[in-house]
Amino acid sequence: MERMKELIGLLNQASEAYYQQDREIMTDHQYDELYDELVRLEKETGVVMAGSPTQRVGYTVLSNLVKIRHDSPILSLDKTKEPEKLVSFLGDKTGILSWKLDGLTIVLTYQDGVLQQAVTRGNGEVGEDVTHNARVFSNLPVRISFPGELVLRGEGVISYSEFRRINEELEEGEEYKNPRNLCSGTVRQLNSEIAAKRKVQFFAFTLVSAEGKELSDSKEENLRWLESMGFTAVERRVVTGENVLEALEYFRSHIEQNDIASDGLVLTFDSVAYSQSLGRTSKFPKDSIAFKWADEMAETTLREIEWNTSRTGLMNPIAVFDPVELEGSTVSRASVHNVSILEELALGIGDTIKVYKANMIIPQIAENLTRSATAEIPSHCFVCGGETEVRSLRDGKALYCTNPSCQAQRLRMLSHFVSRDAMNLEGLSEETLKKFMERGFVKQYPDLFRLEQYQDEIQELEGFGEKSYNNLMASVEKAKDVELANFIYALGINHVGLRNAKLLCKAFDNDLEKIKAANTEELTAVEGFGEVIAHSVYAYFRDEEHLAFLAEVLPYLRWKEQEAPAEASLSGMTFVVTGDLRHFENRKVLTARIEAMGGKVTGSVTKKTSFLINNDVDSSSSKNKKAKELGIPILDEEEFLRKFQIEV
Ligand SMILES: NC(=O)c1ccc[n+]([C@@H]2O[C@H](COP(=O)([O-])OP(=O)(O)OC[C@H]3O[C@@H](n4cnc5c(N)ncnc54)[C@H](O)[C@@H]3O)[C@@H](O)[C@H]2O)c1
Ligand SMILES: [Zn+2]
Repeated sequence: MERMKELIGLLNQASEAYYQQDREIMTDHQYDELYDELVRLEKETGVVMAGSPTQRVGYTVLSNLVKIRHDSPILSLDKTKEPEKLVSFLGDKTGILSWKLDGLTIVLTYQDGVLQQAVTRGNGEVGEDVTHNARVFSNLPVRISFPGELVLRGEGVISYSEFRRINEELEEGEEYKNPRNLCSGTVRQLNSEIAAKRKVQFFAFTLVSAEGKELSDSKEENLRWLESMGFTAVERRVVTGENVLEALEYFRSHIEQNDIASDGLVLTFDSVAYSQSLGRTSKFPKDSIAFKWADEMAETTLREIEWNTSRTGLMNPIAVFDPVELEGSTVSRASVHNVSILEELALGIGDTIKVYKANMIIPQIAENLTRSATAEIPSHCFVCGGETEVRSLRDGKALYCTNPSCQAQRLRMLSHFVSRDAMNLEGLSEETLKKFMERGFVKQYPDLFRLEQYQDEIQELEGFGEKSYNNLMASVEKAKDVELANFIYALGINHVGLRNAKLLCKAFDNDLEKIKAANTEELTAVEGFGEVIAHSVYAYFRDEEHLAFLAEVLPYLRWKEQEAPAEASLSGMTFVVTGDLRHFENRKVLTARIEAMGGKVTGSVTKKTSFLINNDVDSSSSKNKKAKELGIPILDEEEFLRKFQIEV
């Protein structure tokens, strides 16, 4: 009983934050575990306390928005993590399997072809009037052809990409943790200006009623009818017991590409009449069930806590751990969000932690099994070395760099990146970069290639008009054609000036992938490199932040061939040499010459061979035969010397 009371207290506190204040004081995973524990105890004891969250939906709404009572309550959904449960749930019936959208549930009423009212779910019985905000949803039809009263339910959502864009523009501490949070915080605003600026989308999942129209008994057909009138309905599959698991796999494999946040799937019977005949429990309708992904957990060791200083000076802790496989990909980092969560988890380097991907996407620490609590809060910022300070924010304690010129370091980095011997991006003076950084247009290298999203804002900047904007875009375009050596220099790797960058490129065939993959031994072997430089290059390409922005920048770039000095004119070509030589002392000497000019020499003729050098062009040697078969040109020594203007 004690534990039950404790759980009810904890869960209600979490729900209040979650539903009323758009905040989260625990992860969904933690919430669901505590909730399941409470359900178990209630079953075991046969006692259900007043105020138990198992007995009601959501949380009482408290806001300045107008309250509206729903005609029929909007319930929660019973949940399962067992794929087999979906098969048995369906039996021999047909169902619809769709994304369980993770946003804000809204009921829309249209009358005379126009949107008349939009109400949130609230506590299921009473919701809030958000009509003013729904009018600016990006994909809702403003006018529909159906004249009678039309009622439909769906989810208001903000996409991941829009979520990232909006967060970047928010002030310190005001950022939202996830798209659900953001959507709820946006749609529940009194003033619709904010919703108008943020792209909120609405996905319909239930047609409730359409005055005077004979509705189909098939929910799928009703959704199609809504689509034909201009509504967007949730992505779904019509399923039977036979293929529901296949459909489940389809959704599982598409989560990562889906820009809309989901927290599972929903399975419902297709027949309206059958659904209605089933009725409901106090909390759940019996015609539907939610499928939650079983969070795949992995145990690993915490190796490091990185503190990344953001534009605002906020330092975000990121846990770095031994790589583990989760839901088909390798994971080695997870955000810890803030100092409070770091302390709650009692983290320390070397601790054994359990990690999972929330909603199959975002890596998170579920639990710390060893709880050493030895992680230190850094006293200095890693960007500028300035002193740090812990401040209290809405979501808990957060660490800040107190140095107001912290971002000066980043500014220097970006200035170097665009400089002449680097990316040679003209028209971006330090002054301009600074303005761009202050306004959040540019944080990291990749942002320089997507400035066009701020076209309007940039043109409005003092001293910037349409013309300078166009010039800037032209320079950005030009800068995308770059030699690998200049790009490597631009990265600002310690000890790697332009000269060393060129040596690197030469040693690794101008191939960035090879440079990235090189170990310290191979790097130390580069002409002119010592251990210090080798280690610096090695470490640079092992840093996940670096790899992340490299992956973002590279698609923008087009490698320019190195403007080859005359003696490197064989670069990219592969030769095979056979038979006796007349002009060169022996094959070894010729090989060395070809390699000195940037070419490669191999032992056997393959598709990749560019030329076979053989003085006896007509011989029936196996190399000759092979070259003829593959259509590879055979040159004698003289032809070779003439063709490449080589003097012995
Ligand atoms: N982190 C926290 O502190 C905290 C607190 C409270 C609740 N929660 C989370 O919220 C969950 C409980 O949420 P709930 O009871 O609000 O809702 P639920 O998870 O029971 O979901 C039911 C709702 O999903 C919506 N929905 C979305 N897509 C749908 C679709 N395709 N078809 C039909 N319906 C669809 C419907 O509006 C329905 O009302 C918990 O499992 C927990 O994960 C977290
Ligand atoms: Zn700093």
